[in-house]
Amino acid sequence: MAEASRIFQTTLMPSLSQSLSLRKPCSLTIAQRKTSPTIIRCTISTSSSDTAKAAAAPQPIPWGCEIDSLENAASLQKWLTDSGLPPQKMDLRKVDVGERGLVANNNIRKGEKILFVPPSLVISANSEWSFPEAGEVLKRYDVPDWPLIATYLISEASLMKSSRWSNYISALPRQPYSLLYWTRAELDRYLEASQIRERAIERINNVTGTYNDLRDRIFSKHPNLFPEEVFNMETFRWSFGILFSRLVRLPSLDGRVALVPWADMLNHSCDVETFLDYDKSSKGVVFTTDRPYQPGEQVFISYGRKSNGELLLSYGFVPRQGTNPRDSVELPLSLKKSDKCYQEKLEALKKNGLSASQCFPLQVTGWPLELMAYAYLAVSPPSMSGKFEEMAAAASNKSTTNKEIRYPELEEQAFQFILDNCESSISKYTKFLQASGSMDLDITSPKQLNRKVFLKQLAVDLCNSEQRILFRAQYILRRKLRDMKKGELKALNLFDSVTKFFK
Ligand SMILES: C[S@@+](CC[C@H](N)C(=O)[O-])C[C@H]1O[C@@H](n2cnc3c(N)ncnc32)[C@H](O)[C@@H]1O
Repeated sequence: MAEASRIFQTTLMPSLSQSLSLRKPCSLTIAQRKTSPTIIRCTISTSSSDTAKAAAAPQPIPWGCEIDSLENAASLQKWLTDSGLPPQKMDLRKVDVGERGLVANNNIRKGEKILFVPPSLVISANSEWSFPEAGEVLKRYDVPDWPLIATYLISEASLMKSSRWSNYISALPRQPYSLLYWTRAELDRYLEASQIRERAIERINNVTGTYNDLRDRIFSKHPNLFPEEVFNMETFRWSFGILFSRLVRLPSLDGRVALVPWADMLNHSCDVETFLDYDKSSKGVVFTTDRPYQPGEQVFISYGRKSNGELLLSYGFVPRQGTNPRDSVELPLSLKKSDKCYQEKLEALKKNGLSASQCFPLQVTGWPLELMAYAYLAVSPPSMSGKFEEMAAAASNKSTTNKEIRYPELEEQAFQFILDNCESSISKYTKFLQASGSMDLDITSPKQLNRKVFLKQLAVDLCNSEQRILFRAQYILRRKLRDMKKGELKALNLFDSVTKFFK
């Protein structure tokens, strides 16, 4: 659980587009939980041996709707209004970006506060359970907010019309778009070149670990409250998919996380610098527009300063090439096993919480000081062993001075080291992009084809954007190295003429 909760610290978490929503609801049986209103049980089986099968082929969830439909939008809007949502300057519509979104129905000024979703319409760790016994048990076990809200959502969803959140849950996507819904084979095939593949595997393992932990520690001991037909790997994949793509961190409420119906219909734009938060004066969740909107225009917020890979990971979409100023790519660097000082360097790295292989983010605008420090360490000769500790600390951002460390005598080698690593990453992307043209010819069913074409397109978009950053870094590094070599040549020529002069 501790391992799982590490990843659940992300803010608003997202998902993707059409062709993933290919599933029909699974067959249902009606059962009764002791003292509960009618509960609908999903017949998906997730005994531990079935978990692996379920991970390979996600099963349908019996609630929610298709994200590309406005099926439940009108009842959501009506229920929100009846439940205290004040009149809005936006309507829920079909949109070009994000499938459904909020569209201005009035002129909206720049700097205007909008939304005002009251706390009674917000789902948080403190929300009242329709089935209070289940909530009390989780609280007794001190379940952290993320898994608690995930379980709450499943519990409320399974109660269908008996839950007060029924209109909200019916309007949630039946299959949220996120890498949680990619199979291992799809991740390996489409994201081979990108480090996002590792992040997705880690996240899937965390979700699986969290579910297994809850099942073993709590659900199995209270089968009446948490029947496996309802609380299983498949329903947890769904609820975590919803949380990754919709949960909001509210800085004014000490960073507490919450699902905010209505606000979570806002799509992301990389151009926008405005975030959701709780407003103490109006006592509601709001955001302040950073631009004016005219009636008919889609209104956007920012899901945070995330790279394209992070947006794909949580929200299942990749912004158009070149439109995300926060875009970055993880560059993997490693110590060479053949390095005479491999062990000493590794020790220094370990002391600072790093390992022999580390990833650092490259942006179009440059790279972090930590990356340069790691490169110095990787190329430094045995004679500089006294500096290994300082370099490792700077690479881990634990350096006490926090100042840029510089070793002019190692600079050229360090740049060459970064360049070599960039070029090796570039070639992985090139290989994938070239191969992507001929992929997927082995598909028999049209449904499968839609899904594969869609996932492949996302992967191609991500790889193009990540490779573009690497190309930029390659260009800068080559120029730097050329200038350094020219400088060295000049110095050498100068030295030559000075020696000649003294002859
Ligand atoms: C918080 S929800 C926003 C509402 C969502 N469009 C819906 O219909 O439920 C986040 C999801 O919206 C979609 N989305 C948001 N911003 C997007 C964008 N700029 N491009 C494509 N899809 C986007 C993604 O599917 C994402 O997982």
